[in-house]
Amino acid sequence: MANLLRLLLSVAEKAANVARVCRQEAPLFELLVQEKTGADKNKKFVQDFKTLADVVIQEMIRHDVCAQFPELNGFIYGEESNKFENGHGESVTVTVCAKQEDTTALLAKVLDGDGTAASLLAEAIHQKLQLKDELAEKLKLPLKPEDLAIWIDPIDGTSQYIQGKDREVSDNEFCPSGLPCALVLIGVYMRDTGEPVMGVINQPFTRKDSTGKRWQGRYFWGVSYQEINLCSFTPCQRPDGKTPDSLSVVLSSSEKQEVKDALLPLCDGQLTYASGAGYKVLCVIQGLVDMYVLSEGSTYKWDSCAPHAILRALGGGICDLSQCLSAVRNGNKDLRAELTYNNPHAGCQGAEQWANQGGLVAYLDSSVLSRVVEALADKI
Ligand SMILES: O=P(O)(O)O[C@H]1[C@H](O)[C@@H](O)[C@H](OP(=O)(O)O)[C@@H](OP(=O)(O)O)[C@H]1O
Ligand SMILES: [Mg+2]
Ligand SMILES: [Mg+2]
Repeated sequence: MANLLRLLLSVAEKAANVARVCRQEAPLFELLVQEKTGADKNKKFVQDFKTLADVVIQEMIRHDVCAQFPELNGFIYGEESNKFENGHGESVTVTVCAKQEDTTALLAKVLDGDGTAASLLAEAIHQKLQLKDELAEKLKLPLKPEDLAIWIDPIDGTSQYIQGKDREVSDNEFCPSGLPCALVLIGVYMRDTGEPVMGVINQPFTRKDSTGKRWQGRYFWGVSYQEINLCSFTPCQRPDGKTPDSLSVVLSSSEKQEVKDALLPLCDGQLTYASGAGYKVLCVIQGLVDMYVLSEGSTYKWDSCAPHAILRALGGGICDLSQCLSAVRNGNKDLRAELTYNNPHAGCQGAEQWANQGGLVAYLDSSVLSRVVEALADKI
């Protein structure tokens, strides 16, 4: 099943190319950033182009993965719905066709006949790309495609992607907002248990090339299954191997004041904020912060599955915050209420079925998890 990882790395890179093309090619960029004003207000294609970029990426990943692994057909889920209505009120289902010209024609229909934009997108979707990753090439995995399912967040941090604030990051640099916070997330989980086993994160906008005009990205992957725990990079280690007294915690800027108040004493009065749910988990993965805490159910399975698998490969995880708080309040020391990915919430509709309703805590070190949850259980 290492073939699946290799394929996901390639499709995530293609997804990053589509994301970059939408910002780099003028006909697409204009659609992406166009404001809904005046006469254009009712033109659906303008309003929906942001979503179209997301949908196109999701459908491309689904198409490429199913072509190689037909067993995954019907088991690849994503944030977006592929049904669109264009400016003439026609309903169009966005799919990737076998031939590039057919995809162009389909996209032109969604884009109200804008052939230039449609062919630029179709070209990026049908690009043949094979990414070579030395470690992934050597990997052997005892997983079967018929046991697996996939969550895709085609672009996490869409608001940062659209706003497009240029900001480059070096290898171990924290970035509170801007294009580097927009990520492609592909997470693989076990159909029967919902356990995340493989994650690919592609950051399409990391730094500019030597011309200063084109963006270059980078990627991270991790696999955690039975005794195999492997990732694409060397985890960051503290020089003395000890957890410091003062912790660093990253939060959403919309986090509740009482949560911030409860965490401040653990963090020496200093909290950190960043955009994008996936990017905040990536900060934990990279060891840039000790933990990501979110008290609201505002993330979804597609946000957390990929980075969760990578954290598990590093010995960490993502727990349901409300379950951890209940465990502490009931005197239970075992906090490991890890998120799972296979069960929708009963009685909920649409995206809410897949919300991480109890909030979450992403961690690398379980002793840090206990300290943070105990502090929160006392105060919120
Ligand atoms: O961009 P999409 O794929 O829709 O995913 C969003 C997540 O679902 C939200 O939870 C994130 O908001 P917070 O970072 O405030 O939790 C949100 O982060 P943002 O509000 O900083 O952009 C996104 O990560
Ligand atoms: Mg998201
Ligand atoms: Mg998204």
